[in-house]
Parts: sequence; C-alpha cells; structure tokens
Amino acid sequence: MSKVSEFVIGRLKGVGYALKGALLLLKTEASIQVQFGVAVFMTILGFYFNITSIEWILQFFAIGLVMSVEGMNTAIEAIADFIHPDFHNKIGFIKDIAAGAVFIAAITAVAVGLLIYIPYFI
Ligand SMILES: Nc1ncnc2c1ncn2[C@@H]1O[C@H](COP(=O)(O)OP(=O)(O)OP(=O)(O)O)[C@@H](O)[C@H]1O
Repeated sequence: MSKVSEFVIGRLKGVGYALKGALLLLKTEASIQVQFGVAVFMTILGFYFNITSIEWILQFFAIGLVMSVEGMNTAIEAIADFIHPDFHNKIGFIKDIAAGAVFIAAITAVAVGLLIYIPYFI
C-alpha cells in the first residue's frame, strides 16, 4: 500500500474513532445530553426568530465550545478515576479545575445567548 493510501486510511480511521467518541459522549454522559437538548432548543429558537448569519455563527460556536469542553472534562475525569480511583486532594483539584473550564465556557455561551436574543424580546 502506498504512503498516500496509508495516510488517507489512517485519517479516515481517526475520524471514525472520533465519531465513536462523540456518540459515546451523547449516549453515556448526562451533562452532554442536557447540553445537546439545549443546543436543539437554541437551534429551534434561532429558526423561530430568524436570527442573522453572524448570530448563527456565534450560536454554533457557543454550543460547540460548551460541548467540546464538556467532552474534555469527561475525558479528564475518566483519566483521573483510572489512574487514581481513591480519594486524593490532587485528583479533587484536577477535577475541580476541569469543571471550572466547563463553567467558563457555559457562562460565555449564556452571555452570547443573551446578547443574541434579548433584542428579539424587547
Ligand atoms: N478521587 C477524588 N479525590 C478527591 N476529590 C474527588 C475525587 N473524585 C471526585 N472528587 C470531587 O468531587 C467532584 C465531583 O467529581 P465527579 O467525578 O463526581 O464529577 P462530576 O462533576 O460529578 O461529573 P460526572 O457527573 O460526569 O460524574 C470533583 O470536582 C472533586 O471536587
């Protein structure tokens, strides 16, 4: 097999694993399921208010930011539980700062949502 074919097959396999990971997150993680529900609701709201292209872009970025950071948080929690299943202050610190990153992303998304939709309500 040529180097180019190997490269292309390798990348396609990578996309397959990533898709599997995204589906696993959706199937198993309650917080991702809630965020997916919010994303669907916000998309319906976007169609209802016929928001502008820029507002769609900002909304999709906000949704993507929250869900991807939540996915990373889940991965960090899984690594922490795997390497150290018992209680440890360092593990608590690691999990807390990973959760803090999700919080920052969520606050950002709420701010974006308010800035987009408040003008449609007043
Ligand atoms: N092994 C541990 N050692 C010390 N503190 C921990 C440990 N596991 C969890 N904690 C503390 O409990 C908090 C919640 O951890 P947990 O793993 O239950 O995450 P979670 O946010 O409830 O996520 P999920 O709902 O996805 O399980 C952490 O942020 C941390 O403060």
